[in-house]
Amino acid sequence: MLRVHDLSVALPGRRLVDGISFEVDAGERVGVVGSSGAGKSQLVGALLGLTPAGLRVTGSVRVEGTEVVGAGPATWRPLRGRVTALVAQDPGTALDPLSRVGRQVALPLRAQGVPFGQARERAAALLAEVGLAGTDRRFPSQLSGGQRQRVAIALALAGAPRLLVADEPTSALDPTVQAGVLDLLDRVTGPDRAALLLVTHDLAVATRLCTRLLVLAGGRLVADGPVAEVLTDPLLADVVAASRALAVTR
Ligand SMILES: Nc1ncnc2c1ncn2[C@@H]1O[C@H](COP(=O)(O)OP(=O)(O)OP(=O)(O)O)[C@@H](O)[C@H]1O
Repeated sequence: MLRVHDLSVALPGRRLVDGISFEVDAGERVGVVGSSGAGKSQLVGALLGLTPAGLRVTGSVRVEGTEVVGAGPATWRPLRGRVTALVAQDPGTALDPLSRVGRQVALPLRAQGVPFGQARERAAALLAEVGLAGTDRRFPSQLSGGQRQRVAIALALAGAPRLLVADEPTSALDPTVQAGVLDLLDRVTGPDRAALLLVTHDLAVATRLCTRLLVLAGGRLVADGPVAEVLTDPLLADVVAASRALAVTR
């Protein structure tokens, strides 16, 4: 469902992502790991058409067959939310502080033409699915950080996307609520559900949810394989150790 070929993201004179190629199948759960500055966030930005101005993206990214490198809003409109959806590190970036969460989760459904009443019912059901039954009339400020991340996941799921991209979805959360959010991602992704591309500096998180790991170092893809193989590859010991060390210091 996702085909990435020779993808680069560059500043004049410097490549932040350097010639990366990989594929993600429907329902597959793939972790993207690597130390700080390895290029993980830039990779996600390029996959989702969110690269900041001033950086140049080259190569190819096909989302269910549609080329999105260089694509404009008309190409992204039918894809964003319905085929791809992003769960960011900080749920604050996804949520409007001035709008009740039920209304926010209903909005993408309304945008797809779902009638008001049905959209609100579906939003309430989505909130229940993420463990927040009965919270639809609350504002984000009336929820905890973990609950806000659950709302952000409900929002991402509203369009029934086939690829969920999660960029450090638990690293802004208290360790006590991280496990619950990971359980939730475990429930809503996988075979017969959405595929998951999970960016994390935390190998324990990646190995818990993913069957395959992509390892980035210096903007390059240095490994792509089943979790057990990648973690035991002696040639990757340094990058894996760097990722582990980072997880401990954060
Ligand atoms: N907008 C930008 N302009 C210029 N350089 C950037 C920009 N964003 C990131 N970089 C640089 O690109 C490289 C890759 O950054 P990126 O944020 O993708 O790393 P990362 O693997 O996500 O790191 P972290 O785990 O710390 O978030 C880094 O050297 C970073 O300094």
